[in-house]
Amino acid sequence: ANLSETQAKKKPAGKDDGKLRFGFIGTGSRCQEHINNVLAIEGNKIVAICDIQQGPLDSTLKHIAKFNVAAPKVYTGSERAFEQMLNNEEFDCVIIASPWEWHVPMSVAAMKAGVPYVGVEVSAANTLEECWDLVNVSEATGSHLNIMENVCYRRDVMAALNMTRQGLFGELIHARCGYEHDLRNIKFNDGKNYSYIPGGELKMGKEAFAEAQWRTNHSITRNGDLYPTHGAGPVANCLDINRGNRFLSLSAMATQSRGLHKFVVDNGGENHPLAKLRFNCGDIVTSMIKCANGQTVIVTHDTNSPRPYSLGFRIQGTDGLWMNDGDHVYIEGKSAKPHYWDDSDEWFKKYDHKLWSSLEAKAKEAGHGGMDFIMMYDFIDAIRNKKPAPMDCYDAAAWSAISGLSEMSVARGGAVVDFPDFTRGQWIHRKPAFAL
Ligand SMILES: NC(=O)c1ccc[n+]([C@@H]2O[C@H](COP(=O)([O-])OP(=O)(O)OC[C@H]3O[C@@H](n4cnc5c(N)ncnc54)[C@H](O)[C@@H]3O)[C@@H](O)[C@H]2O)c1
Repeated sequence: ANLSETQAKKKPAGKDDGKLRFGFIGTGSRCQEHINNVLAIEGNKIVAICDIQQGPLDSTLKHIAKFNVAAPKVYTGSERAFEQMLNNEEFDCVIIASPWEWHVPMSVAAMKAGVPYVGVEVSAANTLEECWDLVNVSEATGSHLNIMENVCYRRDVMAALNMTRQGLFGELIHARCGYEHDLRNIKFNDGKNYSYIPGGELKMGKEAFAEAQWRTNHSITRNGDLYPTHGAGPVANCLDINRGNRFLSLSAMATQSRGLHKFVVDNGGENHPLAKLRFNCGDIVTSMIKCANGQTVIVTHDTNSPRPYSLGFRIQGTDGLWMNDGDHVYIEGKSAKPHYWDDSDEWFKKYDHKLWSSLEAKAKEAGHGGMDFIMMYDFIDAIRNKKPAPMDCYDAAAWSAISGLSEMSVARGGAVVDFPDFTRGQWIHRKPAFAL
């Protein structure tokens, strides 16, 4: 059945009041942030939500009630309850904020059920097969798949994109990025609190709470860059990946795995049951990517060691560069003094992206630095005006593929692996479109 036939078979979602109808699958803390922004923007309503655990459902219902809007229908009871929700209800958009292993099955089911816009949290996919599933199903159904990569909307990142597009850095030659975030106290907790409280019980898996239930397990079974898109998305936008340029090949290496075991022993003692676990994922995984237009990109994954947070951006061209760590910008001939850094703030104020200068007040109200609001605003603008998703299935696939490819390369000692061309040659003709 084609898209309109599938939609026509469905029960209508109540009186048509002109509001966009949203559904949510996975109702943890990330979902609640999305709900804040969906309801902060006029003209939206939440039709249904789905989760397998009563705790997150109750807390999300309570959260929605604070906005004085009708309570959504709740789907629960099995791991596949989302299929019932997708078959019974009519949506303009479904947002998926579930554990990584569920992103693709849920996105595929939503697209096949005829949902015209599907937003999926990051990383969108774990394996190359899953990346292809997103592309193939989006192409076959005509549903727009939007990867919800909020860092693409960070204010400094958007200013740097603006500077790139205006040619301040010259021709880009190199970029760096990553996810350098000490997550040890998120990967373990006491089953009640989101973060580990020193001296408290140390749990992971079913007995733990929120991300510790599922995220930690990926570090046991896999060895690669588990979470590449916060870095790769913004860099890909600067490099016009899938739109005149593409990722060609990748080589990755991983360090030994120490941080998670040490955290268990430091907090639970050598005899703690979790101290017997063997973690497979290297503490620091470094991938180098070669682009069709010549550039190299270094992507770092570093989440098991003590360190302050950074996404480590560096966007470098023939005329200058932005370096996120230290908040540095240097542009030859334009910076205050040759060979000395300028403060990036001075440049970013001048090259502030128009989405930020026009939405600043509303974004600030919404909290979380505002980038989540700007992302939702841009996505909803696309849905309302029936435009392509701001970050589409090809973006989702190319950015997320770093996970699967880095695993393959690490397993082969850094061997170079080919990057699939998820656009099947269309990258040559496709034009940049993100946040123009
Ligand atoms: N972009 C960002 O800045 C950002 C920040 C946090 C989390 N995330 C991403 O968002 C996603 C969710 O993260 P979170 O922190 O909310 O995690 P969480 O563990 O708090 O929430 C996930 C929810 O999904 C539910 N779930 C699991 N299996 C399900 C199934 N089969 N059907 C329905 N529901 C199911 C769980 O019960 C849980 O309530 C992850 O992919 C994470 O990486 C992104």
